[in-house]
Amino acid sequence: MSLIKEKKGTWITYRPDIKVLDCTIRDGGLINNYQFGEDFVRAVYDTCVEIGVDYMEIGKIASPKVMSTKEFGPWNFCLEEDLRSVVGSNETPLKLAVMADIGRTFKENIRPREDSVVDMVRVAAYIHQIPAAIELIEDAHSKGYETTINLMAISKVSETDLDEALDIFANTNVDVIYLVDSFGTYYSEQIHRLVKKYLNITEQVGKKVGIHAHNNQQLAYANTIESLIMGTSYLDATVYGLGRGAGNCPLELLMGFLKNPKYNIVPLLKLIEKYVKPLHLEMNWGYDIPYMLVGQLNEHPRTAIEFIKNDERDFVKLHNTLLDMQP
Ligand SMILES: C[C@H](O)CC(=O)C(=O)O
Repeated sequence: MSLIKEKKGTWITYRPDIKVLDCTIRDGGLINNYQFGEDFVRAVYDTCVEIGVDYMEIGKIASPKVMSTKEFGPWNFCLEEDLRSVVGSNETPLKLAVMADIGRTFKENIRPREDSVVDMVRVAAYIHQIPAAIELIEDAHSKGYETTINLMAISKVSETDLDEALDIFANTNVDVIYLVDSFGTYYSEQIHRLVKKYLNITEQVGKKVGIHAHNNQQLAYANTIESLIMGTSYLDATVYGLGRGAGNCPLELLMGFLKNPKYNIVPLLKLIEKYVKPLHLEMNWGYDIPYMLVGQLNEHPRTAIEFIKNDERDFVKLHNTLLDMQP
């Protein structure tokens, strides 16, 4: 098959199935334990409405029984009253999403859809947590939510296990299966192949594929575009790339690429100017050598985060440590 026929569009095509999901607060909260002020969360929400993105992931719905409310801020729990103090009853076209981590979120943390401003529950799981993920997906689905499965760290998973996992999720009620590059390790040609694998399974059962990319090798944007051209429909991005470690696909880059006239970049530029550039000086996410090294060597960002937190400078030593961790 020629490459053009394999693709679902080119850079000039308008694809009405595309949904942009802003996960600034949820992924950014991994840096500051979800201690964002309400003003900032409201500014991101207002901007998401104005710029026309389809979903905003406003945080996690962790159980206060397993995570301390002293240590973690309100966006780690997303209690209904906290959500409503920012979004009211959200009378806008923007849909709200929350993330449910296996082992930290339980069925009791998911209220019936009609009692909540939340529209979508995104279940985040590692490969060994699939049975618990399915239970949570089915629970959220039966309560009326749109659902996604974000299977994390797949760059550490064998091809046969990944194939089996995709088959399993294809037989659930989940709406979207996410390709998650947790360690920012994939090159665009690998994304190309993986999207084809995901689509081969999801297209048979009427599900969509999403992409969540990290920027360790400065490829989050390129990989997001590659995946969208190959047929993913749900695209994760964050304002100015705000996110753990090297951060994520920058939303403003993606907005520039997309052709749907409903998207409007101008309010986003204002948000970056007023809030996000100053925050960057404090929170300091984004491309850096330690994050590059963990991305190149397919390791969790925690080693790089620790290195930076301790103000270490010896990149060669870090490189050797990471090499020692290789199988
Ligand atoms: C599954 C989520 O998207 C979590 C995350 O950020 C990751 O990269 O893993």
